[in-house]
Amino acid sequence: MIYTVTLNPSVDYIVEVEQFELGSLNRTVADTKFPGGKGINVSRVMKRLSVESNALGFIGGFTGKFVEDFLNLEKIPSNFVKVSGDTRINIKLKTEVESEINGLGPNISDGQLTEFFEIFQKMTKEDIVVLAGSIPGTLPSSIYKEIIAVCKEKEIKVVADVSGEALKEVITEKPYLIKPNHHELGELFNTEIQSVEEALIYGKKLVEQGVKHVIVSLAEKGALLITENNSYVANVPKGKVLNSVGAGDSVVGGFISAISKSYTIEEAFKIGVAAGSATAFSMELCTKEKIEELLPYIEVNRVEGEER
Ligand SMILES: Nc1ncnc2c1ncn2[C@@H]1O[C@H](COP(=O)(O)OP(=O)(O)OP(=O)(O)O)[C@@H](O)[C@H]1O
Ligand SMILES: O=P(O)(O)OC[C@@]1(O)O[C@H](CO)[C@@H](O)[C@@H]1O
Repeated sequence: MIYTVTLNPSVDYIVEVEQFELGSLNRTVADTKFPGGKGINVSRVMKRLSVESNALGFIGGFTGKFVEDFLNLEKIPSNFVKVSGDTRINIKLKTEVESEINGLGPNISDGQLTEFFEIFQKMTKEDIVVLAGSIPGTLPSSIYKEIIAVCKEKEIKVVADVSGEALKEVITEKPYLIKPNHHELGELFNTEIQSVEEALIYGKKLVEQGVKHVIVSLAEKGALLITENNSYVANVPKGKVLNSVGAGDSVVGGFISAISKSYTIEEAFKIGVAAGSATAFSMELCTKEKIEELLPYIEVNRVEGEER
């Protein structure tokens, strides 16, 4: 089973406003609500590709119920630990540009954290754990390291889509896959990454440090997959970006889905990139049909002289 861990899920409130004015009453031209949080998005994308997963994390209140009900409707199994506060509401404002306001999230007690760790007891080495998203303020910043320690004991593969300090910590644990975007990769090395060539230099350093697969996404500039033996570059298809929320999560969901169906690493990378762009070009997360429509426009090439 693939388990996705979203420590801080959300209700994503997507609002479209024409000519947004700060300090004025603005009215929406359209608004929608979706369950959110990076791990949950990964689970939802995998479901669309017919790959089962179980969503884990902490939810609470009426917003938590919304998340759980929505996943139930989509037939995505979940095993959330219930907390007393409300799951956060993250605002995704669509005007001429996209802006986001992400909430803090509810308090999580020591008892609830223990309950969460108990879920890992029944996992086995055939399982995969996807850790995705920020750490709520009331949990220790070492939480991802602690989860990985439990997974290591059971030889469970770990995928991590996290950023900042959490990413630094996770890298030392040599996960199976990480997917930083080029800004997050640059942040790790105190530099700014502008191009695929620069991303390759820094992505390789992470593989040298023991990460098995590194996917670096560079939005419209393309994406890279770096493994111990090879590096691959993919272009992304052209299209109108409607909503980039969850595009990165879709890359992870697409890639893991394909790996779990025993596709080659190159094919899995292509499907991941197609899923990312399919989400960027949709108001909601990608559909299988949209992914299939984009696949012929994506080319994956091994980087010249890269066989190591
Ligand atoms: N302008 C674009 N055109 C085509 N595809 C895009 C565009 N922007 C994003 N994508 C797709 O989404 C993927 C992830 O985008 P990005 O590099 O912005 O990652 P991210 O910052 O993790 O995403 P997000 O935080 O928006 O979920 C890209 O690899 C690509 O497939
Ligand atoms: O605050 P975090 O955990 O870093 O990010 C949460 C979030 O912005 O990420 C997802 C998109 O990737 C959204 O569904 C969600 O609102």
